[in-house]
Amino acid sequence: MAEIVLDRVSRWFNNVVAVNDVTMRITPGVTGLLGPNGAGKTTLMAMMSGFLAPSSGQVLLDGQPVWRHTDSYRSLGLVPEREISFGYLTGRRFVRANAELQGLDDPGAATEQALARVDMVEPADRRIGTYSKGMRQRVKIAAALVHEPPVLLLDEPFNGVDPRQRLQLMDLLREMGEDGRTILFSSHILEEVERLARHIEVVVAGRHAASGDFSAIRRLMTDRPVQYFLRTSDDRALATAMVADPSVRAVRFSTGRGLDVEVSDLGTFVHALPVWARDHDITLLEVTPSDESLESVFSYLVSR
Ligand SMILES: Nc1ncnc2c1ncn2[C@@H]1O[C@H](COP(=O)(O)OP(=O)(O)OP(=O)(O)O)[C@@H](O)[C@H]1O
Repeated sequence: MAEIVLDRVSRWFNNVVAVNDVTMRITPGVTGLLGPNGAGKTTLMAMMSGFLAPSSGQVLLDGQPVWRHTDSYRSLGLVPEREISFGYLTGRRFVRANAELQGLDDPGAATEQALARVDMVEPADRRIGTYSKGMRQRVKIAAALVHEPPVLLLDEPFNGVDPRQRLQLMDLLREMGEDGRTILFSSHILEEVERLARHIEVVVAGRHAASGDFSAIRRLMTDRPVQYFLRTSDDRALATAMVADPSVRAVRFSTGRGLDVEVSDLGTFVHALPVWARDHDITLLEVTPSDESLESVFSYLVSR
């Protein structure tokens, strides 16, 4: 059972702060590292896998610093986001090269085992350049798993993978998590993380913004103020009814027609809205959340 601890880790590149004072603990099972593009996920993973030194703070694997501690490479597997540049190699050759680099006693047997684990035995003698995106991802996972590391780090593993292969990959990662491995995968898609991760760490603009299981993260996101656009048969009458209620923070007449409403208590608002409409004989023509983007959720988490 392996555990990664980040202790006040920062990393800057000249004047760009990519990771800012992050403290977190990654334990066995599947953890999702969620954050928008540019949040620092790749930089965090590069530091966790020993490819990049923290500018300050420490990354520890089972109590040992990862940086310049070559033994830790035996316990880590990294599946990077970038594509394999050796498209001319067969899948089998690529995985075997990794087995040899790890100095395994029987690289041939380890290669076959890793290929079987990701269900890539049959196409293993084809060149990687001929593989689909999902197959390339699986071969990268086989290469990262060939030395049976207890920790597997995957950077955006589902990007560009078709839905069927995505489900297969999710099943594979879930199984590995249930086997007691420490699996961390990054994503900028909340639904992806919700489906797979037992635990979620959220990073935004280099900072650690939230941590918890998916219902805790969902709750943080639904408790925030939300914006709605409403179109009704009588905007002015509805606006009057709404501003009197504490669940509504602000109402603005939209340019053209309609109302922009800032709601501070969504639970109360969704129940009250149809009642106001009925009591004032107003027809609701459109009710649309206008800031459901993940970006707005993230900026809320950071500004708390
Ligand atoms: N080698 C580098 N030199 C300069 N700036 C860098 C370098 N690597 C990362 N950055 C910057 O650090 C910030 C975090 O980048 P990072 O790639 O870690 O984010 P990310 O969350 O993985 O995003 P994405 O999903 O888009 O890759 C960005 O502003 C990026 O431009």
